[in-house]
Amino acid sequence: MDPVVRARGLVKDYGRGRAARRILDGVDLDVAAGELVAVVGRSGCGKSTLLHLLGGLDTSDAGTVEIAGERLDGRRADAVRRRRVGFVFQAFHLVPELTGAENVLLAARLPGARPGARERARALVTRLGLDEVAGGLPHELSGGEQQRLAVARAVVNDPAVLLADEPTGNLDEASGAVVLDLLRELAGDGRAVVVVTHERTVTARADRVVTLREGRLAAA
Ligand SMILES: Nc1ncnc2c1ncn2[C@@H]1O[C@H](COP(=O)(O)OP(=O)(O)OP(=O)(O)O)[C@@H](O)[C@H]1O
Repeated sequence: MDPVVRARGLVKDYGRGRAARRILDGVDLDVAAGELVAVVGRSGCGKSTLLHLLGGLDTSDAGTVEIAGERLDGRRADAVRRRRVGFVFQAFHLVPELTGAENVLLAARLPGARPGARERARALVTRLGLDEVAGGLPHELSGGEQQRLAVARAVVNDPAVLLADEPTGNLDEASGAVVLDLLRELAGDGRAVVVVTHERTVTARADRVVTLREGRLAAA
């Protein structure tokens, strides 16, 4: 089966001239539907940079990313990203003025939202056990509740790919386990899930662990 995420020869440089640093130096990665891949590596090695390239939040200096067979560059990049990719960040990034439920619904209102997104948003809030708290503002919710809402928001449009950057990094063990269960479940639904992490509890539950070292990926 063709991979959902297919990255080839990704190169990323930061800075110019003498200050230029090559962070990614030819990264290849395939992630299949249903697979949860953990990306590890020392601090500053470029894990977040890689995740941003895989999700089209940043552009590479060379190489290509395909999501479900569509190139993630050029004119259609935004449309492909909105339709195909969900993102979860360590710091949740919920909109502080909106309630939890409104944050999840927000993604259902953006241009390119998939049919049924509103219903999916409501169903996700219930499935995640958040009905009681979803009326609160983010600052009134626990970290674990906020992150579950952030994951719900990321999958409201039923993306083929879910990218998570240290999603359990700000959570205690119990809340982290709930979020990890959720990511596993979402991979089980046939998504490709890529998680950047430092945590053994996460790598232990990944289907595959890859290490980023000196700008390249290797099997851990
Ligand atoms: N916009 C930018 N401009 C210049 N340098 C950057 C930029 N973003 C990241 N870097 C540098 O690129 C390197 C890789 O950063 P990145 O955030 O991808 O690493 P990371 O592996 O995710 O780190 P950590 O595990 O600490 O979060 C770091 O040295 C960082 O300082």
